[in-house]
Amino acid sequence: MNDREKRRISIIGSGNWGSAIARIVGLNCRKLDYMVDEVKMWVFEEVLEDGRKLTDVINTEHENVKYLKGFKLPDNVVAEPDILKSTLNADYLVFVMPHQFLDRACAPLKGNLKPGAVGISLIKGFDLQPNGKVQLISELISQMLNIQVCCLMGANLAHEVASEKFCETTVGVYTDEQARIFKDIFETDTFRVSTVKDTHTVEVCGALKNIVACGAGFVDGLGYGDSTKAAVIRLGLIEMMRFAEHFYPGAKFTTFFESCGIADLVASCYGGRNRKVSEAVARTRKSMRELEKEMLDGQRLQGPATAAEVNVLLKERNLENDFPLFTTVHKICVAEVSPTEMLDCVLSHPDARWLKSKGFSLGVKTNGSAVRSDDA
Ligand SMILES: NC(=O)C1=CN([C@@H]2O[C@H](COP(=O)(O)OP(=O)(O)OC[C@H]3O[C@@H](n4cnc5c(N)ncnc54)[C@H](O)[C@@H]3O)[C@@H](O)[C@H]2O)C=CC1
Ligand SMILES: O=C(CO)COP(=O)(O)O
Repeated sequence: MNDREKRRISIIGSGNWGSAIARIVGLNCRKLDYMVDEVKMWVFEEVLEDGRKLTDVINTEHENVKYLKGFKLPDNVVAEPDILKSTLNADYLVFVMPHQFLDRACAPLKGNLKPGAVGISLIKGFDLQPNGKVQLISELISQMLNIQVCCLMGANLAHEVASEKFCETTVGVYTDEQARIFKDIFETDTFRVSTVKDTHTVEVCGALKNIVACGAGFVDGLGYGDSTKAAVIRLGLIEMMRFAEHFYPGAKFTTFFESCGIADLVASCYGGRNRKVSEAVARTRKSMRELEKEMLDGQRLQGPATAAEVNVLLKERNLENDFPLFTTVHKICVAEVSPTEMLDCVLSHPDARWLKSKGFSLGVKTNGSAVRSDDA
């Protein structure tokens, strides 16, 4: 195959996760005979403390020294500050940036993509339009750029993926062809890709788990133990499932047991940035934004913004009381209530009613009798 017949992929974003995934995509594109070796990566240009441009540093040292220090990028990954140049002739577009910036950053791409291009979003969060409409990030990209958009979400802490510690991930697709291509492009021996045709649920899981991770951080910061955090995780998972059922009818129960569901929730509630900064909020009572700036050196949290977006939706439908954990996390993030409210929320959470109404059993039933006294 000559280069003109081969397909091209571009990465739009170059933060902590963007850089970790660029390593994988770069290495895989070199091996795949139907892909062009070169992978352009759009970089939001910035000047480092020593006066050098980040794109120059990436293209000479092959390392994103600001957002993924200590990990070399393959030299076929080329940093490009012009978003139009970075996506020229791309057949596949990987969207990976904090969701707060997406709208503005991608505006120049409108009407300027290769016909038939397919996107894949690695972005966790929702989009809140000025008119109050809340939508999935893949829907925003799809409407803005008129392309089909898949998603990749999972228990994938960027530094662990970059360190080649084993991870699983879930790719939500619409077609068998997309499943095959994205598995080729993203899978490695230490990064296992599963594909499902339940794209919206995959994305909803990825967005919502960041709210729960903030809740986990608050109870950590209040000095509670792993068992309390496990309660937050359990209740959070139930709210995630109820949210998907309510707002995305047809969501498959099994998708919550893919990496994008329970696994990402657990990984984030133990190892993620949302948890870490939220813990500091509960300990110091400084604001979320202040601590984000102090602790993350330009990396951005998605949990507080997602909690605010979800709250708009819940308020509008008068559902705040049905999602007490999401609601409490939002109120703590905006300093409307104290982090101590997190524990009150856990203590008074009405979760079991919903599980029972679905016919799910919390205990193992043998010979028709329940092992849990409240499971009658
Ligand atoms: N970091 C992680 O471990 C993981 C992150 N994700 C998700 O991936 C998405 C991207 O996260 P990261 O790559 O970690 O980003 P990040 O948290 O490292 O954010 C920094 C990035 O934002 C860019 N940026 C700053 N100001 C900007 C502006 N005005 N316009 C456009 N870009 C700007 C910076 O240039 C940098 O590339 C998020 O939705 C996150 O939830 C998903 C899995 C793992
Ligand atoms: O999404 C993540 C892991 O899959 C990373 O979570 P944080 O943004 O909280 O670090």
